[in-house]
Amino acid sequence: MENAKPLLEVRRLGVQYPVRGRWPWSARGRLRAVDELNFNLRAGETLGIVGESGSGKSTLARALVGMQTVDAGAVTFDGRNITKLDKKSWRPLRRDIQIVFQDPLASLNPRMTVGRIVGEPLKTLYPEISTADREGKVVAMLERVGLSRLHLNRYPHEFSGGQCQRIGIARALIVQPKLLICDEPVSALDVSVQAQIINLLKDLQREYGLALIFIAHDLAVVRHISHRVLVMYMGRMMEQADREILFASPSHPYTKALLASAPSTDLSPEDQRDRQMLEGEIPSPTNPPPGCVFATRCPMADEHCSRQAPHVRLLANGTAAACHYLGSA
Ligand SMILES: Nc1ncnc2c1ncn2[C@@H]1O[C@H](COP(=O)(O)OP(=O)(O)OP(=O)(O)O)[C@@H](O)[C@H]1O
Repeated sequence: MENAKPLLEVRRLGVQYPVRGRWPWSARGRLRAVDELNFNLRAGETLGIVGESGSGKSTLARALVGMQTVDAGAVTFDGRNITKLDKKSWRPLRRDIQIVFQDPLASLNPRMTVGRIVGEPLKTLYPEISTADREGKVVAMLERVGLSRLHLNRYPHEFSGGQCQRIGIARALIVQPKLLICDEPVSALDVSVQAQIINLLKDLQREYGLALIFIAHDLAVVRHISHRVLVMYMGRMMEQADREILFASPSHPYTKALLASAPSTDLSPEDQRDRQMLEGEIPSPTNPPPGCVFATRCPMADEHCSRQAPHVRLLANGTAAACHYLGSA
């Protein structure tokens, strides 16, 4: 896996929203929801994406599946530039890139039976498959996610949240995509159900060799499923590291504070002692700080940080981090 060419390459990605309205607004009336973001993803790999609310995680997810216009940078999938495709060109790509959303019930059409919901992507994207074969595949997929043919003719409202998310996963995976993007797939579910869905996703990933982007604000969940983790703040990448390294010895002051603020993560004894909780408010995204975007809340920040945005640097342990006070490898 180490030497394989990335399935997904994201380079200097930028997504902006127009901001209408009142003072204060940024110079061009644009909110930079995702800014200068870089990462790679390989087949079979899971990249967890974490960050506080408003850090740009969902915007990134939507941009990667063509639901949000990209303003800058490039997205390459399987060697093909997919940055600015129109709707029609996106269609065949839906065989390869699928998304699962946060609210399981809301993301399923209430007027369709489960059989139709799960079969629909196959019908649209693989019209050559016969009705009988399609039905067979739908039943097999339902069984794979822990449901059965007895559920085929039922409607979404007849299911629990966890079951609805299983249906959402079945609908996404029935076309056998290469990349699955999960945007907060378990945050609406009870904790016990969360674990079942996470384990299901891990099993399916192994089975199908899926690349997974897993977005969540719950660090314990991300820790459980990810190989690598990307930490975002105000649209920017703060740190990107292997899962073990990130949770055992985070580098960026933002990551340290994020971990220290999370009740469910177990830090090393030294890090427990130095616990530096996240304090202060996130600055207005329409009027971000001029230098490092984290400077206004960072315990290490000085004048330089407030003036100049740091570049992302590669550290000796392989972590990439954007902080003036973290050295190069
Ligand atoms: N349609 C939109 N129009 C204008 N601004 C938006 C829009 N959608 C999101 N934003 C803003 O873009 C920024 C990033 O939002 P986004 O939802 O991507 O963050 P997030 O990390 O997914 O947050 P959450 O965890 O709360 O879902 C936020 O400042 C948000 O207010």
